[in-house]
Amino acid sequence: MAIGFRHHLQQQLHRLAVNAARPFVSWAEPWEGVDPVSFFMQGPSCGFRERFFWADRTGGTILVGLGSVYAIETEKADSRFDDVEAGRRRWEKEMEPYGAVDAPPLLFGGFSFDPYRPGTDIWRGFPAGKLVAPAALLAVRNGKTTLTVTMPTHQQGRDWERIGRLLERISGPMAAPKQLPRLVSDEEEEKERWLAAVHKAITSIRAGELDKVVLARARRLAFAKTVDAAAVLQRLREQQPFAYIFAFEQDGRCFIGASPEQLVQKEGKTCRSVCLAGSVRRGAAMEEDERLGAWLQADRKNNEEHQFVVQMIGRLFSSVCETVEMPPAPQLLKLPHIQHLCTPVVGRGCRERSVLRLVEMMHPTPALGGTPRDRALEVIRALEPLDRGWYAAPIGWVDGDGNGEWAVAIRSALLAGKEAMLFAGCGIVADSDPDSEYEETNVKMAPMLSALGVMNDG
Ligand SMILES: C=C(O[C@H]1C=CC=C(C(=O)O)[C@@H]1O)C(=O)O
Ligand SMILES: [Mg+2]
Repeated sequence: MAIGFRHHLQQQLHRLAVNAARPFVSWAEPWEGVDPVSFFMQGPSCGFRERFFWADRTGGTILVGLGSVYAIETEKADSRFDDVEAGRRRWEKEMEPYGAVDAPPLLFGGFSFDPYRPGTDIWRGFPAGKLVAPAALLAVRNGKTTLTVTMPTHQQGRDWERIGRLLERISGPMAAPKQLPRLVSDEEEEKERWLAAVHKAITSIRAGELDKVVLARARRLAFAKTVDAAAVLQRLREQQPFAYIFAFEQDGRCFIGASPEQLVQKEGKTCRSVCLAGSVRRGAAMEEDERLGAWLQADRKNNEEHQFVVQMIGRLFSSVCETVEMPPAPQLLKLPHIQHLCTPVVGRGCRERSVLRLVEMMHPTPALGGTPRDRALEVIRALEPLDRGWYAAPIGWVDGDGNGEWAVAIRSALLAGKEAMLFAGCGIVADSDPDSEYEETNVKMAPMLSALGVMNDG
């Protein structure tokens, strides 16, 4: 079957390439029975240096990309969203899609949290803004799986060889992801220093300098062997069923996570977002869990933290949409380790053509930066010694029409060889207590610790 399929694909692409008027062609073909994580796993052994994984909150849309046939990268802090949007528009014009119409080619992308802050070496390969069109895209939508292969029309040799290898391997017996290695060291920023930063932030807020700021911390784990991103991905999929599962890998460095937070989705003229801020842990038994949930819904400090996000996203959607709907009070979102206050927002009659414009306007929301935004960013630069890189920043995809979905890359880790750097932050407001905020960041690191096999929470 693989040889027949491969031959068929090659013929289609060759025929299109010969007649194409544009520099890129793609061909999409139904391809059932392929597991998305197995597809992801094949990347390096087939010679692909880039891998992407995206599963939405429902698991209804899963997108896996291998290789890069077209990439837009920018380090320009002032124009990064314009640069990336210009690259997307160029892509739209240079690309001729053929085959199954419900599986158009798309671009995976990500941004850094704060492009004005000098980056450190750990985030090498993760610039201020990046979009990539993969050579091979596996898309699962509404229960149907499609493979889309994208090629430059002038030279198809190298990528074609890799795709040939991929088709061969994926139809053979599948190897399981590697075992997770043993933890050998675990370092974090000194707790006292972090608590002092939170304390300073509270003092500034009480003095009226700003309303809210999100402060984060990191934890660096070292393992006995290289951490296999596919194994972590597999575990995240099993353990975090209601999260966006994402991975963005280049040259062996993989930014991976399970984020509950949608930044923005655009589908035609409808756009959606979810305000997520205000947190408490899950209870061990149902009674305790319900008590904690009820406490969260009534708690003044958490509601204040949440309302800054609701106000900002509500205002922003109102400025670009004809109508905006949101429930009058926050709901509870219960995840395996944590529960959050959550307000979904729907905007209709959206006037923006590209989801990237919405990403630009929304980042960072007060759930990741603070209020007012610019003042909060200054406070983060002054009080947080960390290089956030792509943590707490937009990650997602966009298609040629400007539709797409983006999450906020939290509950995440950067995997680099034998090391994993984990990140978590929390919203500081006037009534915050530094010790409780510290505890909250521990709860937020639990999903990644568990996926890495470091924390056993059965
Ligand atoms: C910044 C993070 O979470 C944000 C999202 C939801 C709830 C939050 C909170 O309650 O503080 C944070 O604003 C993180 O997980 O690293
Ligand atoms: Mg909080």
